[in-house]
Amino acid sequence: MSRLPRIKHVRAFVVKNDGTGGGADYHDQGDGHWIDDHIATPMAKYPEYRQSRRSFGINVLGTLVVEIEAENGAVGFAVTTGGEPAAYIVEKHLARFLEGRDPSEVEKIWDQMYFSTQYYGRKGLVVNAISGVDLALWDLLGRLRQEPVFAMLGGPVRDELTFYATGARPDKAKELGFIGGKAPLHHGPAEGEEGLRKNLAELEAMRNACGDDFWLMFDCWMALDLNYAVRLAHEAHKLGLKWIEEALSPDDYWGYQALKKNAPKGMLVTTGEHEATRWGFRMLLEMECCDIIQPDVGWCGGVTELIKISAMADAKGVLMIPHGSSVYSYHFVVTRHNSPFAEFLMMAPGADEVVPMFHPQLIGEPVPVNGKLKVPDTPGFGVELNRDIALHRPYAR
Ligand SMILES: C[C@H](O)[C@H](O)[C@@H](O)[C@@H](O)C(=O)O
Ligand SMILES: [Mg+2]
Repeated sequence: MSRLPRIKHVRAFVVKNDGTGGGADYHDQGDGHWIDDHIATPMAKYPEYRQSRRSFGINVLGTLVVEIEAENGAVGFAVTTGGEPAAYIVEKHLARFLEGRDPSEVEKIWDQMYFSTQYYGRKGLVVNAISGVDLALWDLLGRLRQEPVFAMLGGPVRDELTFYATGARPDKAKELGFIGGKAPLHHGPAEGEEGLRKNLAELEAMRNACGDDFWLMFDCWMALDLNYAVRLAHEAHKLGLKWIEEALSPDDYWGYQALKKNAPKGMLVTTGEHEATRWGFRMLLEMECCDIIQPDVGWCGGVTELIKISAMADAKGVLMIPHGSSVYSYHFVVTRHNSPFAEFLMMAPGADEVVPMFHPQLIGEPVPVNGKLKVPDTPGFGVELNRDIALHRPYAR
């Protein structure tokens, strides 16, 4: 048995965003932000939902903040996407597997959280809630042991992280020192050949602005069908597209298998951030759906699950490059050989300057400088919760 103080309280908060953006539900931005400007989605077949992802509710959940307090007063916390429904799951269901327990029992706690909710969870919101609790638990462990999370994961395999940037301005990403720029795809199949031409014209303009060697990628956010994705990949290959991301529905493992087989030689296929747990990623890996998996550590099951997911990918020679999730992925990426670079999401409205991804929620949130970042050697994930933000505990016990 460990000598650590027991867990005393688990608390779940939401952040009352006023729609002007910020926080772990990073799609919850105000008007004019690049991240909500005519981005292709599965809903774009409905013209009324084509211009703005907020129009169909991409920001409906909001941020979930999980706090875990130990008997000695130490508090670990984490933020992720989940809002009030996730707070309900944490307080009404998951907390019972932590309160009174030894915080070092991350495996047993994760197993009980997952299998007790399996009948209504398995992916999406419930695994977001489990992830938020798991991340807060790792943060608490780091504070109790006075160790950064990366030290508890086996230690760094490199001195610093190298980033590509996601945003509408890959040309600015190049100026800011990133190794590549991943742009949102703006037009889906519903906009026909004209939309496809517009996508390729945008890529050609980016290629002309960035030169031949700068990585350029398309993030297709589940918007395409297989035929469109294959055609786009082959045309974009002529412009040096490095990878085509999340072209299909996360459930279409067969489609991804076909896309990977029919993609141009030399182009990478990735499957995005909406898969969860070791079982979901096992399916992607065993069906040979992709060259890179991209779990979001705040959505896939947390650190405890990402250890398993990453090891499976490593064994198959597949890169594991987590979806942008600030410090929560940085502490993992720096410890893994099959995570040679990381994603940084440009949250400035014009995608033209580096600002903290989860601003204003995390005090001390580090950002890349010239596309690189040395993960701070501070306990837990190395950040503090900004207690000036409007926190609300809807299901206080
Ligand atoms: C830019 C994409 O549409 C998403 O908003 C982005 O969050 C995600 O897909 C990513 O890979 O960063
Ligand atoms: Mg993506």
